[in-house]
Amino acid sequence: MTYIASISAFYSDTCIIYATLSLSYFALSKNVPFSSQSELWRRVLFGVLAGLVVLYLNQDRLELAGGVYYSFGMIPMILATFFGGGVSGVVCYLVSFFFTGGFTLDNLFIASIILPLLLSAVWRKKSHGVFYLTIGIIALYRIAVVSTQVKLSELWTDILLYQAAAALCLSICYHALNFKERHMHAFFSMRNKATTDSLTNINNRASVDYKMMIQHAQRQPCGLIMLDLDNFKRVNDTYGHLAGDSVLVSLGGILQDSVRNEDFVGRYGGEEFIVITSSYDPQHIGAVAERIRSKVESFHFKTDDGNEIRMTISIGTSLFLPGMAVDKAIEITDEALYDAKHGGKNRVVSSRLMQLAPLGDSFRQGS
Ligand SMILES: Nc1nc2c(ncn2[C@@H]2O[C@H](COP(=O)(O)OP(=O)(O)OP(=O)(O)O)[C@@H](O)[C@H]2O)c(=O)[nH]1
Repeated sequence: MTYIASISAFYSDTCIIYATLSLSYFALSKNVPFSSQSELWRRVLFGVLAGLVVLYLNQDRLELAGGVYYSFGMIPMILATFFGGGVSGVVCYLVSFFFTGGFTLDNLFIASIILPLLLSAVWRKKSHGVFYLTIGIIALYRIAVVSTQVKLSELWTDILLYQAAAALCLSICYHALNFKERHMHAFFSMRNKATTDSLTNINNRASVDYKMMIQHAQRQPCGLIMLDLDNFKRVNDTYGHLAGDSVLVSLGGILQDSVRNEDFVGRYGGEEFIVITSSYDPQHIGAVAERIRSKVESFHFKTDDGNEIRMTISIGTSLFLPGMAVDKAIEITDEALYDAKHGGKNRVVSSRLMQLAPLGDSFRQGS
């Protein structure tokens, strides 16, 4: 009677649960690790995928008494709740509910287990202690309910074996997913540190170089805007280095607010910044540069000690066209910035390359 007596069923069920949830967790972790805070659609999708695993596991379920089953189906529901939060848990349960006959005795019994998990928001206090307490209570509750339906004395080996196997499977999957979660967090945090400027929280120089390398490899034209604060040394000398730092942080925010989502903002070094626009239309690039210049000019930079500083910025604009060397494209943009500085500062100067913008399309068509 005990399907679980078969080691291969236990092994394959554990593998299916872990493989599905682990792959889903990995695929749903884009830029930030998947969690109960992720976008709603990600949590719903995690719940749906966990629900499909429940349906698969139900093939092996074991009927103990009229309408009460034992199966590994609870395991993905518990894991979905622990790793994706309440929404994933509810969705997982609903998928199973709708595809296994709705208000059946078994589904109501499962609801009585899942509901306390949801009400206690178990995913918020996720720890090994909470996890083992949860599965301990669930196991005792199941045995108590089942004992009202069947003669425990006849089936106790089956029930104990099942409970032990389910707890083992749940523990293996929980620890494996936990391990993955920890590594994902470490990976994203290291990637963030490696690509983000620690002061301004925008892309750092390494990210700028990488972005340009990608543009080059994909033969993708783009607009380049090089920006340098005017007389920044004076801010440091007058108000101190910390005040200078807070000006740089505010400038990072202004740049980010002035561009489209698909554009790229980075700190090129010191008080020099770069914007890489996906559009290589000179008019668009000029408008973005002018918008930034005028925002900086009218912005009231505030320091921690309450000083208000007014700044201006000089800007050079140019293009990256497919086939160009990245260094050359940056050098030409820098020359335009140099001209803006030497032309009196607080201005936008375009490089001579801007006239070649129409070539962007033909280069791409030829690529
Ligand atoms: N507070 C602060 N200052 C920095 C940072 N990085 C570079 N600087 C300072 O930026 C200043 C740049 O000075 P300069 O190259 O003479 O430029 P400037 O004073 O802006 O003059 P122009 O560019 O000609 O307008 C130097 O004083 C650097 O110490 C930083 O991360 N924080």
